[in-house]
Amino acid sequence: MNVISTQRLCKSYGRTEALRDLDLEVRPGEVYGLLGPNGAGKTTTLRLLVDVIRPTRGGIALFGSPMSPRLRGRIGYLPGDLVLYDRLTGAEYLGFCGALRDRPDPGEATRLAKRLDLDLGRRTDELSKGNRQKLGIVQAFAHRPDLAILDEPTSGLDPLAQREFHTYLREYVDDGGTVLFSSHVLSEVEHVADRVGILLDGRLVVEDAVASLKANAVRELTFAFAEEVAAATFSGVPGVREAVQVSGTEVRCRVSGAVGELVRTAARFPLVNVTSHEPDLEDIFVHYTEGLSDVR
Ligand SMILES: Nc1ncnc2c1ncn2[C@@H]1O[C@H](COP(=O)(O)OP(=O)(O)OP(=O)(O)O)[C@@H](O)[C@H]1O
Repeated sequence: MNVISTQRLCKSYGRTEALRDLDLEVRPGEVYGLLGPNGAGKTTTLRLLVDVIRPTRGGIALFGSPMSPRLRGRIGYLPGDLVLYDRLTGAEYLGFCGALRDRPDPGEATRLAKRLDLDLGRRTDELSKGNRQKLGIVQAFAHRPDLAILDEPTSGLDPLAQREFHTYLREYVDDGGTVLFSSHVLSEVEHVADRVGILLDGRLVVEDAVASLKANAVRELTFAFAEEVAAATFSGVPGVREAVQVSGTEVRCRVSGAVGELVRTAARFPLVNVTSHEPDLEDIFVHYTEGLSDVR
């Protein structure tokens, strides 16, 4: 049974179709990264799943059932627009959240706060943006949920805190948890997600394992030669989508999939240097959206 399953989920705000026919399945024990540019529908999806907003059409099942008060207790949620009570300290805020959930044991929260180097004794209005975010993360995991739904969880975190949080996520799923999180930073998703879905204009345009998503993405290779080589030499090479003459002796190629043929072709000339630009999220968007104009 899937932990999350949606059927043709739609959400409109007036004339804006924020989410269109989303069929999303998140399996037990996986970390699923929901990617997309600003306005793609990520926050809308997560808010629908935790029942903060209601769908225009379509269905949602969590652990095989529709949302209920009992189910709510099994879910941890980090909203994108976290609101804290400014007069409370971190510990008081977590105590308040724990009381709402009828889970007074602060053990997990204290341990996670320590790992993230968050001082729970400080009032929340004194906390920096990153430390407020850490408190939001701690709040989401404090009651040891079976499913964590996290909206841009590492936004504002420094690299050390990010790394610690990613390690924590892996331990959490190894322990039986399941995670759905949104992001628009591919490097983050690469580190932690097992599978990725890309939302564009409210549609899930691609869903794949991270490794295959990257392997199929468009990357850029720039070749510097000792003599003049025409970009046209590379135009017909398998995998090459575009070859651009940077200068007489330099050619930049955009290539998808395996780069072997391209490198072999370049090596027939007096090659001085090769630089490779690893695909980032934008490249992957380009790759998957080329020819998808009908869905945009
Ligand atoms: N309360 C609302 N009222 C009207 N339109 C909304 C509302 N919330 C979201 N939208 C619209 O729905 C679309 C999807 O927004 P959403 O916040 O889900 O995107 P997102 O992928 O989370 O973007 P971001 O990365 O910027 O947070 C956008 O066009 C947005 O303007």
